[in-house]
Amino acid sequence: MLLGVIADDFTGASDIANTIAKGLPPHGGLKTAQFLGVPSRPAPPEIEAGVVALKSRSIRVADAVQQSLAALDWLLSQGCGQIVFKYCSTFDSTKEGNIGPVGEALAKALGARGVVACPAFPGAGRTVYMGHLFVHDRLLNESGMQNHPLTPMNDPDIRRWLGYQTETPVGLVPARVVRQGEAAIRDALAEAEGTMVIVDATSDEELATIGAAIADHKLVTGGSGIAIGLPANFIRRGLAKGSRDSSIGTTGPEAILAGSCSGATRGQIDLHKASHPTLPIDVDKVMSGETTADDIVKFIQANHGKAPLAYSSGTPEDVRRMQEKYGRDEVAHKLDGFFAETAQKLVAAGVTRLVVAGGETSGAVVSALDLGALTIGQEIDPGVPVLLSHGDKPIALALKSGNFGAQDFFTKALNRLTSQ
Ligand SMILES: Nc1ncnc2c1ncn2[C@@H]1O[C@H](COP(=O)(O)OP(=O)(O)OP(=O)(O)O)[C@@H](O)[C@H]1O
Ligand SMILES: O=C(O)[C@@H](O)C(=O)CO
Repeated sequence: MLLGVIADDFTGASDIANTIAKGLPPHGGLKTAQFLGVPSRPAPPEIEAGVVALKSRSIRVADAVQQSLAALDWLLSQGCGQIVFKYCSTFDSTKEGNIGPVGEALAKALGARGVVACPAFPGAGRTVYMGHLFVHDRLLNESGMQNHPLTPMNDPDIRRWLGYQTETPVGLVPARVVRQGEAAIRDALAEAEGTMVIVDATSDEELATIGAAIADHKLVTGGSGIAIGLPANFIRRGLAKGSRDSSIGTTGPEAILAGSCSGATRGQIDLHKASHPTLPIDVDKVMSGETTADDIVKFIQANHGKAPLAYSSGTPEDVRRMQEKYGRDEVAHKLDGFFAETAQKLVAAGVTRLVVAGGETSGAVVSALDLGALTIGQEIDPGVPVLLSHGDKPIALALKSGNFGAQDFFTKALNRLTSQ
């Protein structure tokens, strides 16, 4: 493998796997696989880029650092010469971490400094200007992310926010320098003080230029957008051939599970509800044990062929109420376990096409399914590809980040998961 990625959640992993597999014209992307956790075996020899999906975004700092370093060791042992640390395009983190401590630990292990930190993903409306993060036309702290259940984002100045998390000062390469081109970016990064450097980016073109400027950087960090220009570096140098299998999928019973409480997911649920069977999951009843995974499986089985959706997703007020009543981590832990058990039972009952909304929720589901490496197929909506497991009974998956996807995402995803 040439390019290795350490992703701090599972939907984020498929987001960046999609970007790397797609690449940019005329070069295209790299042959990419997504691994669920740190693999215990070598990667298949034809794989050019490997994405290790961790669930390290909202865990203790020390655990996130330790898991990320283990992923780094495996990727280096597979021959990767460049490593990307992928975090959320909305910079999901607390004042303690985990972006800063993981970024600095990886940099130390690789002997890297002047490391790019750029969460921009213009295709999904995330841009960085003067070190401030925008979601479409709103600053991060007015975008809805201030209500996130686990990592409420109340400061749009990500240079300052990252500074709370790091031991060394955080630099900035402003838009003015980025627009001067490759050489100016390279020089600014080389001269930057400290380990991590926020780099402004407001378009895919700028990200492609930044990608070319950091071709020789051992460590890169950011959202999926920071990888836009990376495949071309390997293909241009004759190190990779590229290609993406755009026709993968499978047939069979389907299910949609949503644990994301984002505005985008709630809008998608509302549209889906209008013409499909949907089951709201009562969080109180999950906490008390009155609602079980079997209840969800029964509902899904009774509605096969009709795109059934079960969701816990609630409004910010609903989430606040549950967190005040039971504690934030208790609710998250219980719901993660509930979705994981539901998914296991669904697959055991024959489900082969599964759509999951929410990064934490997807992480819980996919870890429980123990699927091994996943092949990356066509893009469903920006940042969300078709994923296919290997083996006798392949499972096709769409793992949707909370804020991603068009309103009709759920039906579109089930159609794309179907083999052509
Ligand atoms: N009704 C609810 N009340 C309280 N917490 C909830 C409720 N429904 C889901 N949750 C919790 O909210 C969190 C949602 O996180 P998740 O990462 O799945 O979605 P997201 O944050 O929208 O997606 P992403 O991380 O991809 O942006 C999970 O920890 C889940 O357990
Ligand atoms: O970068 C993003 O926004 C997503 O890939 C993600 O990580 C959300 O969980």
